[in-house]
Amino acid sequence: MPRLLLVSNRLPVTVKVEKDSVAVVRSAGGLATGLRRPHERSGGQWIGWPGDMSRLSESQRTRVEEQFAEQRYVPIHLTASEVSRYYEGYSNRVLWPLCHYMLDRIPRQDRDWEVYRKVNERFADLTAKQYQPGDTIWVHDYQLMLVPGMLRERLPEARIGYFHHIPFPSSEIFRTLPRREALLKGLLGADLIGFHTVSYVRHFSGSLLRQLSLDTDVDSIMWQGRQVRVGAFPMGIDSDSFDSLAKEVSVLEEVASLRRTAEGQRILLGIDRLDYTKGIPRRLLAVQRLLEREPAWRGRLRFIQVAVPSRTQVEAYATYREQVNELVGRINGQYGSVQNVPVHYLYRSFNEKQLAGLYRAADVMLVTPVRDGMNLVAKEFCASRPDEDGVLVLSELAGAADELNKALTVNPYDVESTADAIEQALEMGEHERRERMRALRAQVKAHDVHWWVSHFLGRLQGLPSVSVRDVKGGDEALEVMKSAERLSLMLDYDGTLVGFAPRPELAAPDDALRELLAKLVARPNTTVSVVSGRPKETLESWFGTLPMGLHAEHGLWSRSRPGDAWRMLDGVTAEWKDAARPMLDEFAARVPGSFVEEKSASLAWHYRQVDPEFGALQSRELRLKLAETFARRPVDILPGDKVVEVRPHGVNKGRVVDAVTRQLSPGTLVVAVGDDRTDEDMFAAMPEGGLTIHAGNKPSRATYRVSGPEEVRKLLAALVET
Ligand SMILES: O=P(O)(O)OC[C@H]1O[C@H](O[C@H]2O[C@H](CO)[C@@H](O)[C@H](O)[C@H]2O)[C@H](O)[C@@H](O)[C@@H]1O
Ligand SMILES: O=c1ccn([C@@H]2O[C@H](COP(=O)(O)OP(=O)(O)O)[C@@H](O)[C@H]2O)c(=O)[nH]1
Ligand SMILES: [Mg+2]
Repeated sequence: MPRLLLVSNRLPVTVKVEKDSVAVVRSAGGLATGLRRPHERSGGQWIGWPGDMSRLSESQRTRVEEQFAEQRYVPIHLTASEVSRYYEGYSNRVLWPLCHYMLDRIPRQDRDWEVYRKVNERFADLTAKQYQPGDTIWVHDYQLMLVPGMLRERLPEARIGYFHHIPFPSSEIFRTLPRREALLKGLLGADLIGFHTVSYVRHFSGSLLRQLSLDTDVDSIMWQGRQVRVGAFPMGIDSDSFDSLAKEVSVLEEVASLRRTAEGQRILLGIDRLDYTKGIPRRLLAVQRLLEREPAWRGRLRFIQVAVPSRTQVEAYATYREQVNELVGRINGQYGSVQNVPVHYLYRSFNEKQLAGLYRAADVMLVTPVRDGMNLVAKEFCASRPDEDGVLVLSELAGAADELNKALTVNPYDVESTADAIEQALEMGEHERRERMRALRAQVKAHDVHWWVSHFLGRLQGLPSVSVRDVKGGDEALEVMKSAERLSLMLDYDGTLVGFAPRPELAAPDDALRELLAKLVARPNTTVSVVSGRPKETLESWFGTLPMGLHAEHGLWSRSRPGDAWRMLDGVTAEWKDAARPMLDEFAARVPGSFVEEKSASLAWHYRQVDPEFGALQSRELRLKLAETFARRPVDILPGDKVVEVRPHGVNKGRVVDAVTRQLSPGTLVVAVGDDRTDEDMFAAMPEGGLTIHAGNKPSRATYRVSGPEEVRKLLAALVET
């Protein structure tokens, strides 16, 4: 097993100072439990924040640090201001509400970003310092979204995983964040990015497309010459441990005592951190509504709500607490009696054993967050029911709902139907309860936290190793080109020599490009060809006077020198065009912002100005339709950069390579530069020893990669300088 470097905001232990004594307390919770064993077995390090150690005496600190070293914990100490700005500020005032769809809660001023970035940098530095070749790094959660990217800069060949424990919101939400690009790029430093559900994966891919124009191919994204994988890895709990706790004699005694005090009543249970995502007020309202509309239940329900104090320094949590207090008071005031109150509200935390007792005593468990990445409480409840009884009412907006489909699912915003579901749960017959609970338990047991860890790490460690050496950059290409005796350059136009513009006619060459090309053709022993999908009229008007080869419509038309006539490839038919045009026109009419470009023997449907996610969807649809309709016709359908091209079969840029190289003297280095799918034909047709450069971030067979037109121009400029 490779060494694991675990990186999380908190270490799995916290230093607690009470008067004169210091305790290092093990954190409960799924993450700490699940990762403890792999951490021990792999002999690696765990990097994280141990809590505030500033009040420790010299000798106390030494002792604690010795303990850490023994357990291979690497503490990262945060100052009070870092805690308030990195943790409470950016992480919990910005990213937390954002990922939970609560834009109103985000402060208007973006004050804490810089500190968030700096603390992320400290985590990355410390991790890089611990790193040994062959290690696997696993970074956790939204407090550290920049760390994978920062690590990639420091350790280009490391194997890096990242897991996002909270929801990843729809791209419509994520786009509102001023730092959206930086955060996405931060995550893309990883080799594998994990989420709890497929919806979060989809949302993340949507944001990559919208914000960075990156396409996700099933589960992989090309980024800076590397393949980044994404996937859904629903987190589990230590189900065996809850199962055995729930069978312990002392726990069963506690259960019996709880039930005795609730004699004649049914127990409803809620267990949450006191967090505005947990839907506690609406849950209380649902219970209230049930009591209001069904007088028969009055006096017969005991709703135990545990609310664990959390993030108390963040104002929104204090306000929320008030709101919950008030509601509890109102309901108890209205439906309580001298003997009894319906809501037993406990603002404190319990240990796992106590929780197991509560879970096992409950008739109905209410897990109704208004958003939740996963929600482990729902799973712990099931694991704690070896008696196969108890009903789970579960919000459909919790990640857990994807797996726990035998729960009674509710829309937590719909108070009335939540009340219905509670009633249904209370009235459910024993047989149905048992059947549902059995299925829920099987699911929770089969996908426990150990499964989760090995599933994620198995995927990460099974990926082909990142051999960054295979991906060479512009500087390396330049060296090879400079040392060649003779050069033949084949240059694509859009996306390669110039960046994309909203419409084709707006991407005309600028003066700098003209100058550069003029110098290039004047370079000794150098020939240049522009190989483009553009119509010949366009190329002629832009470059007609330059002594270079021009190849239009992917090589259908060619012209060698200024003044030469344009020649068309033989045997090409475009009689299918009349049948294809109405289909493209229909899409242009239906998808606002898109349009059709007509060339002599091809058609292109452009969607650069369309909403990126909708555009991608419609382009797939169009390609499918075209493929179906023209299955037996001599037509190729090509996805380009925000364009679907329909062109005659047999015409492709590879043929230009053949034609050009046939005329070269031996020993000429052939170089092809391009950015999209149509340029891959050029790369595939290269003669032996040819040099291929991809401009951009798409999957490519090219040996060299540069980021885009700007770098292409820099490379060509360097070539003429020598
Ligand atoms: O082979 P290329 O030289 O790269 O040409 C490919 C297509 O380029 C043009 O469209 C692209 O560039 C436009 C201007 O920036 C942009 O508006 C459009 O979204 C891009 O797809 C051209 O219009 C097509 O005919 C070419 O096939
Ligand atoms: O008094 C409590 C209440 C909850 N928990 C634990 O806190 C975790 C809550 O995880 P969940 O995914 O439900 O919500 P989160 O707090 O991560 O949003 C669960 O493992 C609970 O067992 C706890 O240790 N003591
Ligand atoms: Mg191009």
